[in-house]
This record gives sequence, structure tokens and C-alpha cells, in this order.
Amino acid sequence: MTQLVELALICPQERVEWVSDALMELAALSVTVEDADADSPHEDALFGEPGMPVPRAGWQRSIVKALFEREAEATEALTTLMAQEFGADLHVQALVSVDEQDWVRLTQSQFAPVSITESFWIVPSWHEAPAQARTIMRLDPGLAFGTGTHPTTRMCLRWLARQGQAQGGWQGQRVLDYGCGSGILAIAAGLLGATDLTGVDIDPAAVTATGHNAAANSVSVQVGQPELAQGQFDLVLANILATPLKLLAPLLCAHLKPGAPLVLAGLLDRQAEELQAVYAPWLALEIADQEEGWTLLAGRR
Ligand SMILES: C[S@@+](CC[C@H](N)C(=O)[O-])C[C@H]1O[C@@H](n2cnc3c(N)ncnc32)[C@H](O)[C@@H]1O
Repeated sequence: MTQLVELALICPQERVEWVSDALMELAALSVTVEDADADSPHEDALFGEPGMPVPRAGWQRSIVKALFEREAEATEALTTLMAQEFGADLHVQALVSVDEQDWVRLTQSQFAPVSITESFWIVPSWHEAPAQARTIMRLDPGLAFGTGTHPTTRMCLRWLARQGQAQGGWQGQRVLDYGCGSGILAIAAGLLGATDLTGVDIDPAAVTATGHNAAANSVSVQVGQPELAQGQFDLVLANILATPLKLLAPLLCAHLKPGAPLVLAGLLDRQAEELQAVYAPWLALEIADQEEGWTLLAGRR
């Protein structure tokens, strides 16, 4: 097996981005950043809200690990970094030979099939579908939010599957996925029977991803910027964040046919009451599901 050289530096938060960029400039093949206090009482968990970046680029103390092809490159990079004015803030944790790994396989192994209901599964393309899966969405992690692993997405998918079962499927229904990300909700509605699907997002990367993912599942989704959504729908799903959901209230409600359900996610449990009040002029939103601090609201126009 090929050997590479790993340089591991303990680095304060304010230097992480600079040091990572510099290592890449100094011939590193890859750079990863980990919490230097992981698995200790000082572990510093960093979480971003869905669709938002994490609040900062590094932990209080990070380990920046760089892989080099040759030891000479690693030592040269180290010498260059130590010669900087902040060199004294960096501490070498290791400079060691490591076996080259199959990074693609390693990354892929971190994404397993996700069960939405007993029979509805999200399955990465490199995995076999589980035997009990009857409805299967093929989806690989990409640049856009929505792989089925986040509670907000999972709750929307569960709602779609359960509601579909209760009403005998989504056949003939016109569905709008507002803030579509990877397109996961629109595609799910399609796999569960709906044929008239629209997905909109302000992020061009999400629009591209939705197109790819829909095609990979042989589902036809009209996808584009928010202006693409025209007229009224039998179902509107929006998994965004509490603040945009508040601003979008008149627009989302105007897209509902009389009696059509609106499903909102991306809000924390403590934000549910405020959202219910904002939407009250149009419809009564009820708590439909809750998971890991996130609430799903649903109501009919
Ligand atoms: C949390 S992700 C949800 C993705 C996917 N629908 C899901 O359930 O996993 C929110 C998405 O909404 C998009 N978004 C944020 N604000 C928006 C707005 N005002 N109009 C349309 N899309 C928006 C973001 O770009 C992002 O792709």
C-alpha cells in the first residue's frame, strides 16, 4: 500500500482557515480539521441551522491534518508555517507516515440508507436497497441540503408518506416544494404518486442538484428560482428556517388551493407558537411532528 505523510498541527480558532489554505498552497494533497478536544469534557460541538453554514470555521483548539506525498514536502510546509509571526501559536502533534486509504470508499461508508417509514427508504447509489424497501429514492450527498438525514427533512418525508397512505396516494396532485435544496421532498412526492411537481430555490446549486436528482429517480420536476412557482397547488411544503418562513407567509398561503395542506419545517420547537400566530390570518397550523428539537407544522387553507 502507498505511504503518505501526515502533518497534524494544533491550531487556535482564528488561524484555522489561514493555516488550512496555506497548507494546500504548500503542496498538501488534502487538509481536514477536527476538534482537538473531541471526546473530552472540553469538546466544543459546532452546529449550523439547516441550510446555513456552521457559526465559525474552527473549534477553540483545532487539529489541522494535512496529507503530503513526501516527507520533504511536509517538513518544508511546517518550516514555512513556523516562520510566520503566529508560528509560536502552532503545536506539532504528529508528523507520521500513514497508509493511503480509499477515501471515496471511506466517505461513502459514512452515508447509509435512511428509513423514512418501514417501506420508504432513501438509498445512496452505491448501496443495495434494503429488502423491505418498496419505495426507494436514489440520492447521493451533494452541494444542496437534503439527504434525508436531517430531522426537518425526515419529518416532511414521513408526513408525505403517512398522509399519502391515509388518502390513498398523491396521484393527480399538484405539489410545490418551496426551498427544494436537493429536491428531496418534490422527488418523494413524485415517487409517492404525484405527477405535477414544482421545486424552487434561491440557490442555483440547489436548482441544478434537484434537476440531477429528479432525473436519477425518473421523476419529472419543474425546477427553478421562486418566480417559477405560479398558481395554486394541492400541497405546499417548505422546509426553510423560521425567519424566511415568517416573511413568506402571504406568498406560501396564496399558493394553496382551498382545503390544500401547507407543511412547514426548519423551525425549532420554541419558534412554533410564533409561526402559528404569523400564519393564523390564513390557516390554523398544528404541530404535526417533533424530532430532536425541531417542529413540523401542518394545516389546511
Ligand atoms: C433546509 S434546506 C431544505 C432542503 C429540502 N427541501 C429538504 O427538506 O431537505 C432550505 C432550502 O431553502 C432555500 N431557501 C432559503 N431561503 C429561501 C427563499 N426565501 N426562497 C426560496 N428558497 C429559499 C435554501 O437555499 C435551501 O436550499
